[in-house]
Amino acid sequence: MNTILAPVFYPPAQAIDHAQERFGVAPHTDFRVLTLLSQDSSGGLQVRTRSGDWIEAPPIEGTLVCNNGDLLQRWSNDRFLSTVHRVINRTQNARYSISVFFDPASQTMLDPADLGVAQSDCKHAPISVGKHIASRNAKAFAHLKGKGT
Ligand SMILES: O=C(O)CCC(=O)C(=O)O
Ligand SMILES: [Fe+2]
Repeated sequence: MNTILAPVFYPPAQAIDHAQERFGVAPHTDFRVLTLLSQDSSGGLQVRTRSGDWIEAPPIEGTLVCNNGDLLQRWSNDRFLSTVHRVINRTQNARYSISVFFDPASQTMLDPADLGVAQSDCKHAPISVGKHIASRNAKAFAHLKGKGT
């Protein structure tokens, strides 16, 4: 099993952020199987519903947010959809969150047939966790290619 801990700092909102609808984190889905997220009391996390509306996922003391990731969607044959979400810090204070991303070891093959889906109904070919993550990283960071960092 791989776990990644990602603390995120969101600076206090500036007037220009409001004017230009600047996100702290732009709309995305998480790449892996599951994410557990602890957010502070600032708010600002929003989730996109299936009908395309953005709804708040307000902080509730003593709870964690659980996001389905792309690997869970693929593995479950699209039964558990990965959640599109974004963050806009609208407060004058810094916002902090900590995400923990979970996925099986890189060489693990994920196949919807593992979860009882008939071979003929599988919408996704088996894929290794490592290959899936590498391809999602390549897409997400394509704009940095050749910048030599
Ligand atoms: O800060 C948050 O509430 C969410 C962060 C997030 O979506 C992520 O790290 O993938
Ligand atoms: Fe996320």
